[in-house]
Amino acid sequence: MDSDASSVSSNSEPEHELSVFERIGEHIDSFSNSDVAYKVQRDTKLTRALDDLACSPFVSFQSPVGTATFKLLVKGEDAGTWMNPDVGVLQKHATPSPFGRGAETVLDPTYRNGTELKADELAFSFRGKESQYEQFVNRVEAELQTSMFVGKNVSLKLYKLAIYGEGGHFDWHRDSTHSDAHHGTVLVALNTEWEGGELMLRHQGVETIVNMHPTKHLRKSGEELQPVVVAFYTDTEHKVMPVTKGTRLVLQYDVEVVEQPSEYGATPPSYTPMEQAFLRHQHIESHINTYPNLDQKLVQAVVDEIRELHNGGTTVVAFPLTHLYRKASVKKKYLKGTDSALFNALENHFNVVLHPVLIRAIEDGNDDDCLEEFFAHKYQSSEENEEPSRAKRQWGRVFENASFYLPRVSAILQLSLPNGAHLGNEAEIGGEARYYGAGMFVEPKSEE
Ligand SMILES: O=C(O)CCC(=O)C(=O)O
Ligand SMILES: [Fe+2]
Repeated sequence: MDSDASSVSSNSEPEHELSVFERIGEHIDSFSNSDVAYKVQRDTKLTRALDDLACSPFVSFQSPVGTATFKLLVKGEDAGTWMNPDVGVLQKHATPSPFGRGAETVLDPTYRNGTELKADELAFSFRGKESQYEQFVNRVEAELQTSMFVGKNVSLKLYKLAIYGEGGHFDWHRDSTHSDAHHGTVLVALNTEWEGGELMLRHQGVETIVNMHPTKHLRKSGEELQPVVVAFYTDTEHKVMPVTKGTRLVLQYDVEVVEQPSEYGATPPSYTPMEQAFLRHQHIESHINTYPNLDQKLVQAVVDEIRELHNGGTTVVAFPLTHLYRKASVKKKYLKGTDSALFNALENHFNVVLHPVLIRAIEDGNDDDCLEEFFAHKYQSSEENEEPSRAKRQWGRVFENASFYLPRVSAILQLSLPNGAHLGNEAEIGGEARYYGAGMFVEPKSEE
């Protein structure tokens, strides 16, 4: 058994995956095939090829549009500008920020200490051209469509303004999603003086610190302060370190995936948008590996390995998606980053079906000599429109000609991290916003 199996828990007394399963299991409605599982394979050629595709889940860039003229109004009251905000006025109207813990929306300053203004309490009016704010939004959307959301059409929606005074912070969490189409968060810090309050992002065990202080930008009209735009997928764990001095003001936007632009037609081409992304991204700073991996050799390695497994008798080759999704968002049109790129590539060669999945660990043996075996189960789908699978049952419990290939780094295991249960802003109302792991189930094309 691969020793990485234990790395899903970071307690000093590691929590066993089985209890994790039971804890997650409490919230699960049902399995469609609870008695039939996929054997989990680890440390194989395919899992290594999938690991090679890993990339980081965020972009950060300087605002491409001047924002110096953007005014801030809170409940109709003048609160300065983006680059010179009136902290006192904003604080006067703000209310404490809650967050989701399990099924509850709670206030707990030891986990999150900050206040906020909701989008409907804010307005931006402009001294200059009215359209400049629209231009800012459009340009940020355009950047995202060539980086994190290649081949998709996205729309930015203001969600709130977060205010962190001295001692303000927010511990590790994933942002709660506000619709099935909501797949990213954009943050823009206004120009105040603050120290500490670093934004930390964690993906596949790697933590990154992002500097959100507005930076100087040289324009024709002279030097101008510009905000930094930070975007990440909603399922990316992140944290705001304690502010040690001053006040940190951050605008938060939801990124929604909307209908495809008509020029792409029904199905966007698999690779062209990514090549465009690569060209367009030459000018963006701090973006190394920030978009789906562009190396077609690595994608081809995955294709070749799947074909080899099919030829060897594994009719259904399954593996986890890199990202977590709402159950209703486990759909081609909502796939994020690497998941989207890989799906498009595999679809050219195979039949590919998506499905929410849960990994279960079964302990075998006593405490000193404990062996674990992993199994993957499909959750009941929100839409039972799956193509029929050719997987055959073995002893009625495990598919004999199907396997689930679990890479070393995989969000599906992160679900069991102790912090995984915390969501930004509010709990999952009715459970529909809960994050699920999911898998791609790849079979040879029917005519082959
Ligand atoms: O203020 C920030 O940088 C991020 C805040 C955050 O993560 C949240 O409110 O969900
Ligand atoms: Fe957040």
